Amino acid sequence: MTDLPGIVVTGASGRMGRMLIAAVAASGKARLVGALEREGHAWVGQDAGVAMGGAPIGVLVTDDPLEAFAKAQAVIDFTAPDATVGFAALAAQARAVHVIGTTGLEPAHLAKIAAAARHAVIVRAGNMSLGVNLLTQLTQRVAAALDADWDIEIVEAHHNRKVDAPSGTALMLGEAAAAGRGVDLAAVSDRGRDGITGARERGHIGFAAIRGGDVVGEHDVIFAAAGERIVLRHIATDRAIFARGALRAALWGQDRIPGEYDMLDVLGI
Ligand SMILES: NC(=O)c1ccc[n+]([C@@H]2O[C@H](COP(=O)([O-])OP(=O)(O)OC[C@H]3O[C@@H](n4cnc5c(N)ncnc54)[C@H](O)[C@@H]3O)[C@@H](O)[C@H]2O)c1
Ligand SMILES: O=C(O)C1=N[C@H](C(=O)O)CCC1
Repeated sequence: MTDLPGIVVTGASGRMGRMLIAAVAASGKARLVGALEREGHAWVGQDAGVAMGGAPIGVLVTDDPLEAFAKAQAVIDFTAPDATVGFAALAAQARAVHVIGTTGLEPAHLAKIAAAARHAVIVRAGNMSLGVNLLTQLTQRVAAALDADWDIEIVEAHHNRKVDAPSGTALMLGEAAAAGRGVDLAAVSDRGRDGITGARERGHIGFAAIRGGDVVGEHDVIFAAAGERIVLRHIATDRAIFARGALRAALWGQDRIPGEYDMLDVLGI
C-alpha cells in the first residue's frame, strides 16, 4: 500500500475538496497524505474524515503547504487563483505533480504557473471531465467545418456560489471554437453584453453566464445560421466526474518530464 502515490488535496473543505478526498480514499490507486485549508479555517487541526462528518482517516487538515507537499507525489488543487499560484511554486520545489482545476486564472497567474512548470509537471484544465474534453474536440471540428455565416455562442450555467465568469469550461470551448476557425479568441470574444450593444459582429464568439441554485455545470455551444442551429451540450450532474479526472491526471503525471499539460494529454484524445 505504501508504494501508492501520496496525494495532498488543497481546499479540503470546498465543494471539490471533499469530493477529491473521497475519490482518493476510494480509489485504491493513491494514498491521501495531506489535506490543506487556509489559515484560520475551522477544519485546520481536525482529522479530515471527521471534519467531513465521517470516520477518522488519519490525516489532519493543515494550513502549512510546505509541510504537506514535502510528503506528496501529487497535489490536487481546486481553490482560488492567488492560492494556486503560490501552490504551483511550492509543488515545483517539492517536485510533486500539480493538478490545477482552479478557474478564473488571469494572464499574470498563468505566467507564474508556466514558470513553475519549467521545474515540475503541471496538469491544468478548466474542466477535468471526459465529456467536456471530448466536447472541446467536437467544437473545434464543427467550427472548422463552418464559416462565419454561423454565429458561435457559448452559454453556461452554474450554482450560485461560483465566483468567476465565463466558466473555465466556457473559455476552453471558446478556445476550441477559435482554433477551429483559425482565429485568436481574445480578438473575437464578446463577453457581458448589456444595453445598446449594436448588432452582433460577424465572426465573433459570444459568452453568456447563468448563475443559480445548485447547478453543477451546464454548457451549450450554439452554432446559429440563417434557418438552422446546431447545439452541442454537456450537462454535469455530479462533481465526481471532475474528481475522477483530477485523480487520473495526478497518476498520469508521475514520471513525466516537467512541463504544462492538459486533460487531452492525460486522456490521450
Ligand atoms: N477544472 C474543473 O474540472 C473544475 C471543476 C469544479 C470546480 N472547479 C474550480 O475549482 C475551484 C474551487 O471550486 P469549489 O466549488 O470547490 O469552491 P469552494 O469555494 O467550495 O472551495 C474552495 C476551497 O479552497 C479553499 N482555499 C482558498 N484559498 C486557500 C488557500 N490559500 N489555502 C488553502 N485552501 C484555500 C477555501 O477555503 C475553500 O474551502 C473554482 O475555481 C472552480 O471553478 C474546476
Ligand atoms: O463549480 C464550478 O465552479 C465549476 N467550475 C469549472 C468551470 O469554471 O468551468 C468546471 C465546472 C464546475
